Amino acid sequence: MAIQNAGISKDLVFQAIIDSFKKLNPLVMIKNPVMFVVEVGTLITLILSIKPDIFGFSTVGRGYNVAVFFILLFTVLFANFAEALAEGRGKAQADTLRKTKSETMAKVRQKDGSYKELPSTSLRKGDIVRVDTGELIPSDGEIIEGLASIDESAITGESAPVIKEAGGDFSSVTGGTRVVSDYIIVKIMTDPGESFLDKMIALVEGASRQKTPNEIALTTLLAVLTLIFLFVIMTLVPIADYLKVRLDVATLIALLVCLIPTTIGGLLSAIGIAGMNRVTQFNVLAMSGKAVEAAGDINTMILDKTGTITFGNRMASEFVPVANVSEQEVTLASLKASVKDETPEGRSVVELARKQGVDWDEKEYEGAEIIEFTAETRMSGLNLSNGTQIRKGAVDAIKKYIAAQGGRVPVDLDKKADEIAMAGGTPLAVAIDKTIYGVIYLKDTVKPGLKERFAELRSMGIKTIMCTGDNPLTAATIAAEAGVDDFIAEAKPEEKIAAIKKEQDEGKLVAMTGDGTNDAPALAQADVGLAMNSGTMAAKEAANMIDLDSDPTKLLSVIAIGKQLLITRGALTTFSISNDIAKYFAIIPALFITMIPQLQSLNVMGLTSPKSAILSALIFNAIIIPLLIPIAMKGAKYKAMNANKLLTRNLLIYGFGGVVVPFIGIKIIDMIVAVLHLA
Ligand SMILES: Nc1ncnc2c1ncn2[C@@H]1O[C@H](COP(=O)(O)OP(=O)(O)OP(=O)(O)O)[C@@H](O)[C@H]1O
Ligand SMILES: [K+]
Ligand SMILES: [Mg+2]
Repeated sequence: MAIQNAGISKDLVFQAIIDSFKKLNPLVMIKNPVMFVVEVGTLITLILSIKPDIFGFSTVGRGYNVAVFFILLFTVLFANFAEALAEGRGKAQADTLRKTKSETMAKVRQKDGSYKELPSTSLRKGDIVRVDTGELIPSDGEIIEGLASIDESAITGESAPVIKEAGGDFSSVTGGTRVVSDYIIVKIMTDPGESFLDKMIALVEGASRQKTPNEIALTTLLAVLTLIFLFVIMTLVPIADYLKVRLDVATLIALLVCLIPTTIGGLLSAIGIAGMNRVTQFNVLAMSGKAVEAAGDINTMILDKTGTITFGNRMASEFVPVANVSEQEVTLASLKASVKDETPEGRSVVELARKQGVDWDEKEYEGAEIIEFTAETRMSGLNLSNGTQIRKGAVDAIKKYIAAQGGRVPVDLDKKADEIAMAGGTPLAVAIDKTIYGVIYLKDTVKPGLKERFAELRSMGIKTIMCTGDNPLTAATIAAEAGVDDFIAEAKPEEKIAAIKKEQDEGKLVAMTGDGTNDAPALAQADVGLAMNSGTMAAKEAANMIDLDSDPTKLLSVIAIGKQLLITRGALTTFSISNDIAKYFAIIPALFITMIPQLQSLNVMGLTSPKSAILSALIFNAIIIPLLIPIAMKGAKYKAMNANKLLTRNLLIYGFGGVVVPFIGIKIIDMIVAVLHLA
């Protein structure tokens, strides 16, 4: 894989330590309100360490202030470290990609038709370049002429070359990949800095990472909690005064920091970044964290057939005549309908016909009007200069066309077409003027291993629907073979969108996977749009995720990561808040016990001294952050199970654990502090 799991190396840790200090910049810290408050507290205790009585007479002395200062500083640094470590992994991946993006030269077509060598950085949208065997493709584009095998390992990590050709759904090429045989003429589709590789680098580097709506909501909630606790702490001052308990500023700050949700505040962005990293490690590029989170809640998955469920290299395998047409005649008619069809299907027809010894004199189609295939008409062909109209296309489309011409449909057409469709193939009817000659059998293969994975989706409560432009019989056969729950046939692009909207209107979150230009609008409409890397530029532009391995079931992994991301965030928030409650019970009795002996009943922990209680709680509060980094990075344990069960389970583990763990932790730290006579 190109985007390797960079792991956690020594260099990475070292760099993250340096970055933790750089992130102390208050302008950076302010984005995380909880940790910003801790940083302000750190500064105040620094001042107190230098001048202990700056806020009036101090009972605690310099040593205590210095201790609080250092613990607070480490609290902030630990939080920064978590984020820096998560970011660092992405940076390491980006560096690997940058090596791929070496300076290349491009042969750019000039106005006079000649080619001139120019640096690839000067390429603009619309430029035409020629790429020969052994050369790197200088930027992203569509092949407009030729066919070549291309080594895409720099991007996908897959070493077997792929065939790319003009026309159809396999015409897009990516900058940084290499032509290994033949040559191609490519129309550049992106301006500098906007290429796939540029985007990929920005993505894994986290440069374009934006907080998701979920994250923003949680950050706001944490900020509000912080404000509330700030208020609570301030009200302690008059209470303490009344009780004649002297509360030093350092103690108040320590108490505040213990109570505000620093654990989740410190780990929140690391959780998000790590989630995105995990997606990338599955060779999926996610354009937004929002899409990954949405994947965690998907109810319905819509897939297109050709190129997504099947490999999509539909090849003509047989010419089947109808009525009293001979095999020779149908073959010639098919060839005539395809000589100018630049789609892979069209070219495979020409190839097969010629292999069977049938050819057509080029003079006969000089000056003909080319009728290109569209997903709307589902037909293609030629209008010859002598008025002859040649067509091939989806059987129902040709039948309608013939009826409009006043022709008759041969009685055995449906039977012949259905035989092909029931075998999972795509039948294309061929007609010249008013006569239907027969059907072309286009063969395609279902990608292996889909059935098991769709079953897995079903067990998670996710419905799979195949949505295809192909006829109902072929669709039914392929749907059964792949094991999807439902299918929609003869779907034009707008019907693919309608299918998604219908589910969305029922309040469902919809994922769509597709590869073709006819899938692009639907990919954009879906909550999660996953494009196959083998697909067209249009599809990849419209999607918010791209699977570099072109495996439609990869969505399963993304769904798991999305769910895990949401669960991890929820679990650590629960842990963080219940933790803070435990700390409250450790500190408050210790503070007031001398004045209110009745508090003894609350003093379940029996800590050595008030000072030791506060320092121990504060130390625990700091070290819990690095201790939880592994969970933040790897994600909380996730098993495919009912959402409610999962919630109950996590509340038990993280809520209960969050209360118990600090009691034990603080007690142990207090014992160590006492033994070392630190307080
Ligand atoms: N080159 C072509 N010339 C004529 N007809 C074609 C050609 N290619 C495909 N067709 C017909 O048009 C139909 C619709 O094609 P379209 O690309 O919209 O969908 P599809 O590729 O079959 O399915 P999916 O939407 O699952 O990818 C095909 O099922 C086929 O019958
Ligand atoms: K805290
Ligand atoms: Mg398709």
